[in-house]
Amino acid sequence: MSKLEDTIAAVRPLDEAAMAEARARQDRMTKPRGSLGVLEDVSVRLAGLAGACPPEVPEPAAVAVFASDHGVHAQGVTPWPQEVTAQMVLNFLAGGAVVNVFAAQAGARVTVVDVGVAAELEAVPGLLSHKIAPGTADMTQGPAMTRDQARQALEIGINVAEGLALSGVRCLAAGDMGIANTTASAALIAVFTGRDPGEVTGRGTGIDDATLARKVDVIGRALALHRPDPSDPLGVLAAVGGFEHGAIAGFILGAAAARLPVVLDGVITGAAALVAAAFAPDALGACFAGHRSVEPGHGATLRHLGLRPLIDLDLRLGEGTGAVLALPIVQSAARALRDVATFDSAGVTDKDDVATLDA
Ligand SMILES: O=C(O)c1ccc[n+]([C@@H]2O[C@H](COP(=O)([O-])O)[C@@H](O)[C@H]2O)c1
Ligand SMILES: Cc1cc2nc[nH]c2cc1C
Repeated sequence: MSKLEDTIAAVRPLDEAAMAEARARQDRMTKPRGSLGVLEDVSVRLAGLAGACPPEVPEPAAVAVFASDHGVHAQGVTPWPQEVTAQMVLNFLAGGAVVNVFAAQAGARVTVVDVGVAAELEAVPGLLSHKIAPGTADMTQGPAMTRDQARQALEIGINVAEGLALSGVRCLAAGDMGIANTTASAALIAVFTGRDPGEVTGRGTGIDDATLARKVDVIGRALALHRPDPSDPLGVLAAVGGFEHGAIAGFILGAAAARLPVVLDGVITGAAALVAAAFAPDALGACFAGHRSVEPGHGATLRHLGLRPLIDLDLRLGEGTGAVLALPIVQSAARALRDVATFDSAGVTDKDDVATLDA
């Protein structure tokens, strides 16, 4: 079997016994039952992923930013020139982007991966160079990539997740950089959620009404040309995806196979999670939605996947910024499950142990 098939086969459901133990422990912690809300669910899923209660606190963390360019840029779907992708890669490596600053605050490492940036970046120190091609092809003219390239992208992402796990990282976060990639994201989302392009296409970096109408039309034409079959995720990725979508989908599969949590970012990582879930639905057990992006396709994606965003701050940047902001929430959920005293250990009276007047 290939790396992709091996990894898919290694993705297993969450451990029900550990989750039951975590739910029971949450109910014995010195707080009213349910008062940690969504954090209780996060802690239960972390226990299920680790197969232990309490699980280790997931740290240290690392965010991997997958960068690539898009042939569909030629259709005028974004106001930004393609060279900004490469320029931002250099900015990530110099430590000057928003994701670097948020990662410093969260104590997370930043790894930058070139999976298909159009510009030459071979000799750049610190960059993981895995360029499949200098950008995808224009999805309105033919498939964005070959099936073989789609598989390469997935396997690069799996390898990056495995490498970070081997280096001792215990919590992964996913990020992206790619001018025009909200077009490919909306196309993937339309295919996997079955929604119309008009419902799931947004303004990306910021486009006017005329450009938005063209973007929706471009996606509609690409879908009419390829008629992608959602039960063939490799085919969908090849038809309308980006190299970074494939790599991020692989990164999610690699995290799930290694039973490490992976915190997702905005609409691009959400679209990639749809691809990953189409290969291995149980991979969603490892996924935590860091935030909800302003992009309409992202809300639709999270609802489709059944993932609840941990923060909702009108972000629409990408780079992994929303994922990194959510890292302390995921880590705090695990730490609370491990370190908060129980009613018994702290000698605090539980309301259920109080004798009632008529008892
Ligand atoms: O994460 C998001 O939800 C998000 C929403 C809008 C834009 N972006 C970022 O903006 C770039 C793509 O925007 P666009 O308009 O060129 O398709 C790409 O680098 C993304 O990381 C990201
Ligand atoms: C400047 C800039 C920074 C970004 N970071 C992620 N996507 C981006 C798009 C642009 C245009």
